[in-house]
Amino acid sequence: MPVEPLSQKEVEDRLAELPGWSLDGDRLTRSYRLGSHFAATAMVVHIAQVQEELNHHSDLTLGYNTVSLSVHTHSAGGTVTEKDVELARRVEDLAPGHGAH
Ligand SMILES: C[C@H](O)[C@H](O)[C@H]1CNC2=NC(N)=NC(=O)C2=N1
Repeated sequence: MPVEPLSQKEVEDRLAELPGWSLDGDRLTRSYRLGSHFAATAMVVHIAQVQEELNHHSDLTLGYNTVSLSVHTHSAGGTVTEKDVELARRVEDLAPGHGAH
């Protein structure tokens, strides 16, 4: 998986296919709302499993019934790369199973 920084256009193109995700500074970000604190906590654990599998980690924030992610690629100088996009896609895939939106 290339760890070259994506161009502004490339980031915009990928965000077009990642509903709810946005670029905040140099990070991809998304917040999810869930039905309870336990549901949000369970989603955090699931995301952590995926992040370990990918060896790619976001800043994860657990709220009362929210899960927020903020991610960029440290080894690419804190820029957005395909690794960040892959993580975002994987989280989008698992979110519905947690009732997250
Ligand atoms: C040694 C380990 O493979 C690296 O530190 C991994 C871990 N998780 C990571 N996560 C993110 N977001 N960026 C990285 O460059 C990164 N590198």
